[in-house]
Amino acid sequence: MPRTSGATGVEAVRRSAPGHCSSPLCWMETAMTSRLDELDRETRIGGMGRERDREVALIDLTDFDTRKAEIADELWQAATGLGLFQLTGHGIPMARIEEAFALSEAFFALPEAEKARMPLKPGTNAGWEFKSQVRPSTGTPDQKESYQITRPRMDGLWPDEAAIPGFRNTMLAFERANWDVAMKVLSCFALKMGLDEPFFTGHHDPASPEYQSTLRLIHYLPMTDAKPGDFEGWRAGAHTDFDCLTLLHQKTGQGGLQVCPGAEAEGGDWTNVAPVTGIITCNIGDMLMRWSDDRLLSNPHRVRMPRPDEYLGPRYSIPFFAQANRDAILQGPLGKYPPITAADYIQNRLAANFEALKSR
Ligand SMILES: O=C(O)CCC(=O)C(=O)O
Ligand SMILES: [Fe+2]
Repeated sequence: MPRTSGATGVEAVRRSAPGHCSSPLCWMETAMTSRLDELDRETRIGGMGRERDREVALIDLTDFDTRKAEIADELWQAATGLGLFQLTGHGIPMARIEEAFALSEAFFALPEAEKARMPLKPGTNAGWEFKSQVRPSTGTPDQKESYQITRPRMDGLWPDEAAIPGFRNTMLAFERANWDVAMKVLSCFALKMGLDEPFFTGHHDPASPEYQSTLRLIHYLPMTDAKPGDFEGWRAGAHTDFDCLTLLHQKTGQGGLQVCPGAEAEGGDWTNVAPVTGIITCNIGDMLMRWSDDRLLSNPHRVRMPRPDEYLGPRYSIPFFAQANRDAILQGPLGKYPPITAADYIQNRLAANFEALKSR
């Protein structure tokens, strides 16, 4: 399996840019230190916009091995359009999803002092944070708390087994189950892009110390005793994801997720994405958009606040972010973007979102 990608892409860019440093490291440094296009885009998509119905594709993965070509066509069509689609027949049993949600609720119900023993440290994507994510689009903190599980970085960051029996093992198994589904979907994209089918799987190798995919538990705060001003702002401000592919578990009745095609997001029409327990909502992330030379679309999405006449309780969601291993070099065959390692790419994006944590 390939350990790094884009070597030919690096060569192509070096050759096409006379006068620049010829070392790939030098090129990557340039990409790392110059401001990412994605960050500029995020600063322009924070407006309220309007709502508009669009079809969200529902794709059935049943009999994946025998139906792969047909499924790959459906995935490709959705991923090059709205950039967001939903999956059934993905093989994660409903009971496992409900169990993960129950344990997530138990985690967030722990006393604050307990959770504070497992803090998200800047740049690590592991641990607990409370209202510290400020999206470049809005400049205001998301109204949520979250706990990130990035397997190689969890030392000291698990709750006591006695406090939530089974939490650690269940979450690790759930993370792996999501990885399996993500790799199936990514193998279809590899097929359509003319790459080896296991190309992306090799770059998300869980056995590598460079692994950096993340399972995130999210608790959006309930609107208890809310005053009119509390309905302003965002549960999660508009953004694109940093990863290759996101698999999002939502709960029936706990809505608010909206997506907008990238080209329209700067004043745009946002589409509600139905929350149904058991159906996985997927979106393309910026890493894969780069890796596909912008063919697969990482589109802006957000979670709006409830309106006063809607369900005002908490919202729980669980995204799994398939983030290429740290040593992967992100660059598509056309070399549309300069090469950058997945480690530098994620660091750059985390720094822009969790500035507040640095000063604590
Ligand atoms: O909670 C949701 O529905 C979306 C979360 C999300 O977009 C994210 O964490 O990147
Ligand atoms: Fe997201």
